[in-house]
Amino acid sequence: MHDTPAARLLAARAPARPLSGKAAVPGDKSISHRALMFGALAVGTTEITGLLEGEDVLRTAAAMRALGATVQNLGGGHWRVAGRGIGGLVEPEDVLDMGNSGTAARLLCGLLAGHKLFAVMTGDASLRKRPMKRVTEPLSATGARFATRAGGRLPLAVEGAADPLPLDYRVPVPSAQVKSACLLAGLCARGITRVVEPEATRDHTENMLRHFGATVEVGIEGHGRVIELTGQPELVAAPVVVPGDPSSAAFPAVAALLVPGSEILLRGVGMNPLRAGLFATLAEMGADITRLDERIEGGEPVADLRVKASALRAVDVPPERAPSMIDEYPILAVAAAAAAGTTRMRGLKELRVKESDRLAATAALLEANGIRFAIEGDDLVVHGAGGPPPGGGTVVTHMDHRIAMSALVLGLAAQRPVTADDAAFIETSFPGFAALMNRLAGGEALGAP
Ligand SMILES: O=C(O)C1=C[C@@H](OP(=O)(O)O)[C@@H](O)[C@H](O)C1
Ligand SMILES: C=C(OP(=O)(O)O)C(=O)O
Repeated sequence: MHDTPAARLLAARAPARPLSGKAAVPGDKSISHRALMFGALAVGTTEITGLLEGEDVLRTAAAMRALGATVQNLGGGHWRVAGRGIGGLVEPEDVLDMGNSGTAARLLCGLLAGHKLFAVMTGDASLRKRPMKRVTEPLSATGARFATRAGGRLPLAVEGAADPLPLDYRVPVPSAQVKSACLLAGLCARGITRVVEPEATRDHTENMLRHFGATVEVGIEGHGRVIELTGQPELVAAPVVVPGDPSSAAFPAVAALLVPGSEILLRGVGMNPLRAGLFATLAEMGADITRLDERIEGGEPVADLRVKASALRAVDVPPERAPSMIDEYPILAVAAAAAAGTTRMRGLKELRVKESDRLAATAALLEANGIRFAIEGDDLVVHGAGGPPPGGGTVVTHMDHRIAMSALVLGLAAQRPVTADDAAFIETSFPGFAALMNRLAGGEALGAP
């Protein structure tokens, strides 16, 4: 249990030459979790290609096995899942350990709520701090019973509903995880499950529901969506092609923007508009990023991104853009640190409940590296250097992969090397990150301090 990887110090320094070359980033994490879950709920055999083989997704694979699905790793990102049909999951014999993954834990709560079984779920020290009430509370209206540690934290126990009721729920925070948990429970319920989100969040669950044969109606309501799912469909196995993760592509992309003379090509990056907020923001900052060969793959828009080093200028990022780039603020803060002028990122409240308090962790990253900033309410304000930021700091990553990768990208662009106190958690979302960055840098830019 909690086999937390040993902490690993990793440092980055400005590479001897510009970043260049072509690379594919790992598969999309959100889509990978969902592909395994839908595969387990479908009748038949689902073939998945391009699955992210990061720690978070491997936890979902293990949980689906524990719930009775047959999950095979055929190598090279090709996985096969033989599903059990909706309502067909079996009681797990042991505790489900979701590691570092909020998505795995929260979506699984939805699945478990709709199945008549008993299960206990836990996670690592980071996940055990994160709020689960945001899912256990709405899911309790299905008839499922949850018991959690104080403050609605993991570990939790759930007794799923024998005959789950459909939910009619207005999600109070912009969260694709809460929306998805409600929809997954709705698969097992009779009648229409209705979820209203005041701000549109990533729609991979809705897309995949349709792809596997469920009936989903989506209406627009202001900035938000009204989603209606017809319960107890027969989900039929369907192949899933997982695109490259835009949230992972963000790191080499910002590195190439900031290291003078760089030009790289990132192949097959998912460009779902509800995920691409960072790229819209970087364009406003003057980034030279071109979308090449735009296409649809596996039902998701995909493009190759050509990224050239650019002199960035500060930007004001509106709060309504936050859901489409929620995981990208730490790396945007790094870009802002090198931009000319003062960047304001508005409405970042949800960053406080990620793998770390990402608002505080990003502020500490800036502080340790001589970058001027302020936190004003839920806004982060970064005073850019208009060139290479000072650097020279050691960043405390707090078990947060995105803080670690942001620190290392800063090191590639800064005047002095930057160290991440623990790069082990990068494995949750971006296996091979250091090797890929070193290949683009043409040498040991990332290595032991
Ligand atoms: O649904 C998903 O796959 C995700 C939703 C987001 O979380 P919230 O729903 O908590 O905003 C995001 O931060 C996370 O990395 C993945
Ligand atoms: C917030 C993230 O993931 P999760 O919520 O699944 O832990 C992330 O990957 O940045």
